[in-house]
Amino acid sequence: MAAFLLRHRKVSTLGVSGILKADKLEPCRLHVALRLGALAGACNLSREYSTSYDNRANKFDFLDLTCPHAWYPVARRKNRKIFLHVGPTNSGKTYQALKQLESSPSGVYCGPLRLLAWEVAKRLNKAKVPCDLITGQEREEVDGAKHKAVTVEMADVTSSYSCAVVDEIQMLGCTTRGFSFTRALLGISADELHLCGDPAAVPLIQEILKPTGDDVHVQYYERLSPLVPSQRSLGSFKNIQTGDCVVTFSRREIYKLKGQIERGGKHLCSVVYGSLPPETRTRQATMFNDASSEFDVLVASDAIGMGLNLNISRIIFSTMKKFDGVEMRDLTISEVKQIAGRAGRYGSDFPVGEVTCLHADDLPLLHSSLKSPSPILECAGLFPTFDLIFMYSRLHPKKGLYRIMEHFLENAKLSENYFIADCEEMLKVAAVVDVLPISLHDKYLFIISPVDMRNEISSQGLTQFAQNYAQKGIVRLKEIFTPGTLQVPKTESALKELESIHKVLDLYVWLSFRLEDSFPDRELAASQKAICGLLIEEFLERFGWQKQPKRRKLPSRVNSGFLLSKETRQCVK
Ligand SMILES: Nc1ncnc2c1ncn2[C@@H]1O[C@H](COP(=O)(O)OP(=O)(O)OP(=O)(O)O)[C@@H](O)[C@H]1O
Ligand SMILES: [Mg+2]
Repeated sequence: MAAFLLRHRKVSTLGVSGILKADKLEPCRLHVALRLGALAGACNLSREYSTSYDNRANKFDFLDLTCPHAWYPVARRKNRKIFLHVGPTNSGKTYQALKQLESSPSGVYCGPLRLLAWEVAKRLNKAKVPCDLITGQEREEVDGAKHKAVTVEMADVTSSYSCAVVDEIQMLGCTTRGFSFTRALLGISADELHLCGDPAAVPLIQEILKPTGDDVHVQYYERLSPLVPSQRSLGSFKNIQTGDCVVTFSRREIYKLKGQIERGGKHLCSVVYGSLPPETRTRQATMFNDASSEFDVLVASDAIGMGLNLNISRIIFSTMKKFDGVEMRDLTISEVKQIAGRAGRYGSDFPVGEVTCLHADDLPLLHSSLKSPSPILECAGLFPTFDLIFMYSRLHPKKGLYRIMEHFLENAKLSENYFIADCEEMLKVAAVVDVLPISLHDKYLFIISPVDMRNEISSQGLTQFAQNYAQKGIVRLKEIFTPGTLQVPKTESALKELESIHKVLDLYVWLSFRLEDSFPDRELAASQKAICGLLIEEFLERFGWQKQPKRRKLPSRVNSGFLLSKETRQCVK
């Protein structure tokens, strides 16, 4: 069912680990020469400038990233009051920070997930505080809004606000996305900056903020409702009850468990996992939260682990191991706490949360993890701005972006509080776009786009978009996305493909916000995305992997207006 025509060479795999997802280029490329002076401060550079650009560039050490706080002159002009709201899950950290945001004349909320940004925009607008929603793929502007809810990659470090909130700040230690949290922490210009998260991040944040001169206040929170680790394992799915959430870490397991539970005949399961379209995840969560819906049990991955308020009575770990891309490993203390913390949310139908495992063997790890503090964070992620990469590239004009980045990343100088972001995915994209006749800026844009290069359809979509952009300067969706009949998936692989197609359409929308003239079919892409979401939901509501007694015929609305072309059908086979 792959609806994308694939006319490109196979994407090479490179031996660097990790992924990079950022959304925004720092404004700069037209003003590079003018900004060398500002960067001198940022890079600990010699101030003996000569007149020509290249001579000047030669004197700078663009590899010196030891003073990242100096990359953000707008924030450095302010004496920010920083409030660190730290404590366990479900302790009201985000709630208190949002109260401050709501009562401020202007502000921004930066969250780690689109779902959280949506939730905050909805909440503020409901409270009659007009609030824009800005994520990589959405711009919903509200008349008169002085507030914004954004995904952290979209945080604007050139505007000033009265109040800003960065949620789940402990993510600054994440190998792949951490640098966006560091950027928000150092770069947001606000009178008050509220940071919410795990106490494990406090010493590092205090250390990082020392050179900024900001005032830092730490406020500790206690859990608002009890979380009780059970002494007994679940044992069998016969013991599943309404309000239970079973946690596992692969799509295949999620559907297997959904099937097993539903075959018991007493419960229907909503599912939430990372590669479901965000809209679908929200609707699945809403259905589970709604006491009048038949879907009273949730089967989910760790995608539920951050900030979401779900009506969960008991978390059941079906496993305490997870494949992390390289190996199967035990869940970390922070992961266990974060996931377990979803049970018994304050204000939900279940005033006391319970947590257990499917298998008795896993109970000791569960209990010890819940008792231990999360390990203190040592370092925050960092990644060079486009400015630095661009100027560094001027010193090596014959090298492509891949080589420039590789060299940059290997040789960058960092202080002990930072690590350089893991960017395997970004380098894979650099290898693809380097052969195309496009500017460094455009290449950089493609490498920071939200493509999943481990997903074949998604990586092929990106390649096709980049090639068409390079050849024609305009990318019409219909040339790439073959009009066809998308169907309700009937198999695991069909579902996976539909999820991948959704990702490619999402990528088109992302590019359309940055290269508006060259990607003119945003509306079409958005409507196709919506259709993918509906078909996936239809599958989730009516089918499972396992044989079920009450099978219904395929619904007639599978004809979404798309006819798969011969080529595409061949492609699929
Ligand atoms: N003072 C309060 N009055 C009413 N509701 C509250 C209050 N504090 C928190 N809540 C509610 O309790 C729930 C948990 O709060 P919140 O999401 O702020 O916790 P958190 O500490 O940020 O959790 P997490 O670490 O999981 O993100 C939310 O539904 C929130 O609206
Ligand atoms: Mg929170």
